[in-house]
Amino acid sequence: MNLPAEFITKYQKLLGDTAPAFFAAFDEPVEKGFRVNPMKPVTPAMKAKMTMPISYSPIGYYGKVNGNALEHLAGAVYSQEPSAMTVGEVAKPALNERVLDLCAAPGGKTTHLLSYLQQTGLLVTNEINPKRVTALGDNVERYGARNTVITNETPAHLSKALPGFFDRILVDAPCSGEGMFRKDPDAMQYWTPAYPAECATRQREILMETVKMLRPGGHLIYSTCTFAPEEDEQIIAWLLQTYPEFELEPIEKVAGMVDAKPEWADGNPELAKAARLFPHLMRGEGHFIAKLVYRGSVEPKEPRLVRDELKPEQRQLWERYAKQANLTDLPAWALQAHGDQLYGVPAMMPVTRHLKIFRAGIQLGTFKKNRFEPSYALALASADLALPSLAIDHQQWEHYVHGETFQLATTGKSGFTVLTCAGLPVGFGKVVGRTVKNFFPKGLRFLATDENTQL
Ligand SMILES: C[S@@+](CC[C@H](N)C(=O)[O-])C[C@H]1O[C@@H](n2cnc3c(N)ncnc32)[C@H](O)[C@@H]1O
Repeated sequence: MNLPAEFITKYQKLLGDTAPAFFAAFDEPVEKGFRVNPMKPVTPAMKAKMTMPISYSPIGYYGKVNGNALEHLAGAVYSQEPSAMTVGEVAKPALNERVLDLCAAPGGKTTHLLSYLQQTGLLVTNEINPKRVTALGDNVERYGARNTVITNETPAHLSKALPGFFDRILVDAPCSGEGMFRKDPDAMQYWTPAYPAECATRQREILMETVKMLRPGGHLIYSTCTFAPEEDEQIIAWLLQTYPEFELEPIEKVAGMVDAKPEWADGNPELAKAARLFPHLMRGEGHFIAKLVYRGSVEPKEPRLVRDELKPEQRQLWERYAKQANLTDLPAWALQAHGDQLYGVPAMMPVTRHLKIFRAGIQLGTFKKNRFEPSYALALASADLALPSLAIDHQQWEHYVHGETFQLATTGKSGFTVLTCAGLPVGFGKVVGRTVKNFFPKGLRFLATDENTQL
C-alpha cells in the first residue's frame, strides 16, 4: 500500500524497530468480523459461521456476513471489524443504566451497547450528521431495540438538554482514521501531517461537552480508529490535566492489545492504563481506547420524565390491538402519538425541548380509521414478546421480502401475525383465510434468491 511519505516518517520515529512490521500490516488482508445479537435466536446458518470466536468478546466472531442474508436483515448479526469490538466490551453497560453513544453512526458500537443493556435502561444514540443518522436508525430498528432514543444533535445542544444525566458515555470520536487505511484506502486522501491536530481540536470540543453530561461516578469511554498520538494519548493527557475529577481505569490487555504510550503524550504513567490495538500485533484494523471514571461531586437535579401523550380514541385502538397481540405486560414505555404514528418512548427518557430527535423509542404502528396497524419495527423487536406468530420457510421469506403475498396450506388465525423464519421475526403479515398479505416495508423490498441471501 502506498502510505503517505510523512506518515511513514512519523511512525518510523514513533515506533522505531517495530515500524517495519507496522507498515507491512497495511499490505495484509483486512480482518472481518461479526457480532451475534444476544436478544435474538441463533439460526443454523449462524451456528455454521460461528466457528472462530473472538477471545475478548463472547458475542464476536471472525468471518464475513452477507448484508442481504436473512440473519442480517432480521438483526441477528452485525458486521464489525474485530478491533472495533473491543470498544463495546470495554464500555459494557450494566442493566438499567442511562447510556449515551455520542458519535454513533452507523451504529456498530450502539448495537454492541444494546446487546448488554438487553432492552433495559436507556440508550440515547446520537449522530450529528443528518445523512448518517438514517443508517443508524435502520441498524437500531433491525437490532430490535425498544429502549433507544436517536438524536441528530451537536454535543453542545445535548449537554444543555441532559446535564449530569448519564451513567456511561461513549465517545467514539471522529478522527483521522489511520486505522481505516487498509479497509478503505480512500481514507488516505484526507490525511495530511496537520490532520491529526485538526481532529484533536474537534475531539477536545466534543469532550468539553461530554463532561457536562456525566453523573458523579459515571464512566467515559473514549475511542478512536487512528494511531495518531495527538488524538489518543495526548487527548487523554489533556482531559486529565483539564478535569482532575477524571481517573483512568485499567483496560485488560488481551489478544495482542498493548498499553497506551505515556511517552507519546506528557509522560503521565497513568496513560498506560488505556489500550492500543495495532494491526501488526492483533487481528484487527487498529483502535485506541481509554476508560475513565468521573469523580465529580455535584449531584444533578432529576429531570422530569416522558409521559403518555395519546388521545382517548388512540388509546382505545392501541389497547385493543395490544390485547389481541398478547402485549399485556408492556415494556417500560410512554406511549406517544405523532400524527397517526404511535411510538413507545423509553420511560426513562427525560422531557427535552429543542432537541432534534430522529426517533424517540420504537415506532409501534399506525392509527388507521378504526384500527391499529402494527409496524415492521415492532415485529423486529418482538423476539422475546408473545405476539401471535407464524413460521415460514426460507423460500416463503424470499417471496415475502420481494413483496409477494403467499398461501398457507390451511386456513390460519386471522389478523396481524409476526412472520418468523428460522425462529427470527422478519416482519408482519396479515392472515386472511389461507392468504398471507404482505406488510414488508415497500422501501426495503428486493429480489432475494438462495444465492444472494447466503449468510
Ligand atoms: C468513528 S465515527 C462513529 C462510528 C460509530 N461509533 C460506529 O461504531 O459505527 C464518528 C462519528 O462522529 C460524527 N461526528 C463528526 N463530527 C462530530 C462532532 N463535532 N460531534 C459529534 N459527532 C461528530 C461523524 O459524523 C461520525 O459518524
